[in-house]
Amino acid sequence: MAAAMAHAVLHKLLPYGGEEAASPRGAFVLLAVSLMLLLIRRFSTTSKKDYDEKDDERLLSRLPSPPNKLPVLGHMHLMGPLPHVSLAALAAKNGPDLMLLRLGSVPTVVASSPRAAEAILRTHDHVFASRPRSMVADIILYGASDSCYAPYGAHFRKVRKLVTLHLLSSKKVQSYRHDREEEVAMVMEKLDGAAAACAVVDMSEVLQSFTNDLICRAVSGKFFRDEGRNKMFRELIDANAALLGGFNLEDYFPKLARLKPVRKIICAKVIGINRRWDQLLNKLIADHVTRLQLLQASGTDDAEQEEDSGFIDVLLSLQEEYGLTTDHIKAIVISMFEAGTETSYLVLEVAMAELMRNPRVMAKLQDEVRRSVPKGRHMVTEDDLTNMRYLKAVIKETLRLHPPGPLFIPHLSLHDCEVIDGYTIPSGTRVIVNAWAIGRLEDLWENPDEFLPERFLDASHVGLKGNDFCYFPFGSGRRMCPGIHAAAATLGIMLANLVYRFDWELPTGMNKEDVDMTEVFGLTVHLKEKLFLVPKLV
Ligand code: HEM
Repeated sequence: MAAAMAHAVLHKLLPYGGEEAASPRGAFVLLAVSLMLLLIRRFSTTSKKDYDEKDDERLLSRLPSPPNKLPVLGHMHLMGPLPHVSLAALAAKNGPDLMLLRLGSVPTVVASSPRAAEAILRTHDHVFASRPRSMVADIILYGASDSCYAPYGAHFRKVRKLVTLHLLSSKKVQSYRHDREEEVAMVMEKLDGAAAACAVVDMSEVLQSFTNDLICRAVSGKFFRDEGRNKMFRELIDANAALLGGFNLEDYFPKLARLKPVRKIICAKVIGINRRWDQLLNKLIADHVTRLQLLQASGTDDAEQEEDSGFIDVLLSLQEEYGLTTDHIKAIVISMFEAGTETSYLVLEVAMAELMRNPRVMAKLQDEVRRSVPKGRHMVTEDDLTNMRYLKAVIKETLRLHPPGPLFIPHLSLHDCEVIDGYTIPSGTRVIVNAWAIGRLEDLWENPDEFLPERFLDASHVGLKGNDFCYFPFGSGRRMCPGIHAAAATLGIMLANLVYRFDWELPTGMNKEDVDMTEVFGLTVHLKEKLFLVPKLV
């Protein structure tokens, strides 16, 4: 098993797969695995001279922890392909509130209950508001100077303020309302064509393009729409997700990853991706500066300028006030792309999959949406959504069962902190909140594995805003998702229109039981198989 894990490491580092064990390449892999294990052992068993480290170890060793820890790998061999599921099962047996895992040489504390999550994200939020340092994020996000991966401190607070006040506030999200409606209308038009031709539609593709186009428009404004560039952004977002969410040696064996030759291998690919982002964003920012200058020279007033302004214009206009470098602007834009595209697309895709598996829920939702829209109207508008209680419940239930980031982004403690039951988490510890596990706890949810939106009709106090630690799909506290308003608006308007305009069928020969809900873990969790559906005009 140790060799298997080391092979996984190599699999990430070397440019070929693992099927070739019998070939000369396979022999090389085996040799490399052995060397790797030796190196890993050498660097993970370095004696601890530092007293602080001993103190930390003493505090950590009091936390409940699963048995069967291996030398070097720690508990890594207990992780299956879906870590959030493995962690939930381990927590149920070994630490339902808090549990310590040794992932390689890195101690990681996992919170898997509402009271543990509340301790981390609310009571001691100020202590756990940082992020672990990541070599990949440092390169891709210009020294992790964005708002997702920045360590807690003055720069983070400044960027967070800018993002929440000027890019993603509820007022700003409202101002993009017509853009959203226009983008939805374009998708509906495509689907009209498919419905007329009785064609099978790749919904995964349709929904991913939609969220990608929407975020491109939010970032650079309608004026800069360019299909080719949007596609390039999508490729780069996928590349980032693979790098940030993949198995990264440095997350588990940081000392080893700091070795120059190892570091060089890890960084090579990341630097390549960063260069592509850099070229694309430099050009886009330069275009925006030129356009702004032209508008100013032509005497266009501020209101007119603002009408078609995207995130880049806003960031440029605030550059001086917030003391931002161009690299900071690029980092913020990249994290908006990354955080904004995948999450919303995955939720829409999985919501449609659940609706196809649950025709009763689909019929009830269609009934609500169709009753709420005045007769003869072609599309649902955002005004129509206000009273759609069942639609909101469907979205909440989708996020409970399928949070796109089931383990959130790891937090890091800034000081030693006594959290619950006398357990103290030392400074500098990586902390994971398993929101997926909490969403499926039998003590909290009746029939937790079933898709039952009704449970949220009776519990309308359970919202999206992270006030209740039984349910907090956007997190809570200082690192809570700032995109909550944008996400809620996007999910609502798209889902409502999909079920309003069309009846949906599965491709010939498929039954509802055949909709494959198998997931794949990464930066976000997505369905393994694409979702193909047939739209029928109502
Ligand atoms: C259904 C859609 C979405 C869900 C479920 C979601 C959920 C989350 C969660 C759970 C976190 C991490 C909280 C933590 O680490 O404690 C997060 C962080 C973040 N999200 Fe979202 N998100 C969504 C959409 C968006 C959108 C549309 C944007 C922006 C356009 C966005 C921007 C961010 C940013 C910038 C962070 C990092 C915040 C920080 O570290 O301070 N998210 N999101």
